[in-house]
Amino acid sequence: MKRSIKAPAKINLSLDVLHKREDGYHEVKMVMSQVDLADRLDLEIREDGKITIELSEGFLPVDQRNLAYQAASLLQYRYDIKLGVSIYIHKHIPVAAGLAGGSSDAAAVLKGLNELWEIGLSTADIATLGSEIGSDVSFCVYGGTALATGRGEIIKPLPSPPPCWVILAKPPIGVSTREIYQRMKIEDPPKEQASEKIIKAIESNDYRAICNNLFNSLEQVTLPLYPEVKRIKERMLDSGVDAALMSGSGPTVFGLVKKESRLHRVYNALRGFCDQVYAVRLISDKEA
Ligand SMILES: C[C@](O)(CO)[C@H](O)COP(=O)(O)OP(=O)(O)OC[C@H]1O[C@@H](n2ccc(N)nc2=O)[C@H](O)[C@@H]1O
Ligand SMILES: Nc1ncnc2c1ncn2[C@@H]1O[C@H](COP(=O)(O)OP(=O)(O)OP(=O)(O)O)[C@@H](O)[C@H]1O
Repeated sequence: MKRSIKAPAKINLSLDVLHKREDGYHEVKMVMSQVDLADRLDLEIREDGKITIELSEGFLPVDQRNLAYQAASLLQYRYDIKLGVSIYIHKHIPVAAGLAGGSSDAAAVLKGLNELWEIGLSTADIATLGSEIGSDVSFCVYGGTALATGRGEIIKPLPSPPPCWVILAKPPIGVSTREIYQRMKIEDPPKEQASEKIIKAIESNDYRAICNNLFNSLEQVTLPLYPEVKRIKERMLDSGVDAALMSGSGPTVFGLVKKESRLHRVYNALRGFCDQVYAVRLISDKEA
């Protein structure tokens, strides 16, 4: 039996880092939305109990270090499954980019195998299991748009933001999420939370207010450390996007654009500056 499943990338419309916890993680509050740039995973049941991974491209590990492998292995172990799976990953999301590509692959494997191996878990069960693999996996299990709290694993689904274009630009560097969090200095007292404003803007379907309130605490670490990220953000703002922000721990910067007529100008301005540029849409249940 086979299953083909999409694993979309995410962007952070807000990312408030609240404080550092006893367990070393940071307490966060963030609004995330999926975009229609996605990996595709083909899953096929194996009778021999093995887990194998093949990749369309790139230099990712295909063993226990791959988050898709970890997802299959965790399900197998936790539910005493004797079946195996062959996983083929068509990789389209840039790696270590702040777009949760690996987390989304893991979420897709958990959801796909829950069906193929007939385990019968609810979405909430799958998300809880996913949080053992990484903080972003729970959000990727729910998908759409959501508020994430705790270390990122407590998910409250939100309505879709108003539809718009999203320009993604990734400089040719990878960023370590762990390093960025380690270098984070927490302001005392914390700033007013951007996430609350973004939630309000989404709930009132106010595109302008979303643009005005985009905020990511981790920019204060990544931008000075990697000036190329700062330059891309400046370039994006100059090119005429409605608003721009770094996603996650970076280095990808995204810009929101409402008017399709402006999209080509923005895209071309960035293509002359950086190789990896994508024009995608927010995954939205609202009409364009
Ligand atoms: C930057 C974001 O992508 C924003 O969505 C997430 O907060 C990070 O999610 P992720 O990549 O799934 O993160 P994990 O794989 O769980 O953690 C990687 C490392 O980042 C740090 N980390 C992560 C999440 C968090 N709330 N606090 C942290 O301090 C920890 O040092 C951890 O060892
Ligand atoms: N299937 C996978 N796809 C991408 N990266 C993977 C995968 N499996 C393991 N990894 C490893 O995970 C690390 C982070 O990759 P990923 O692309 O998910 O980063 P990210 O976009 O910064 O994620 P996040 O936004 O959740 O921090 C990389 O170092 C990569 O080697």
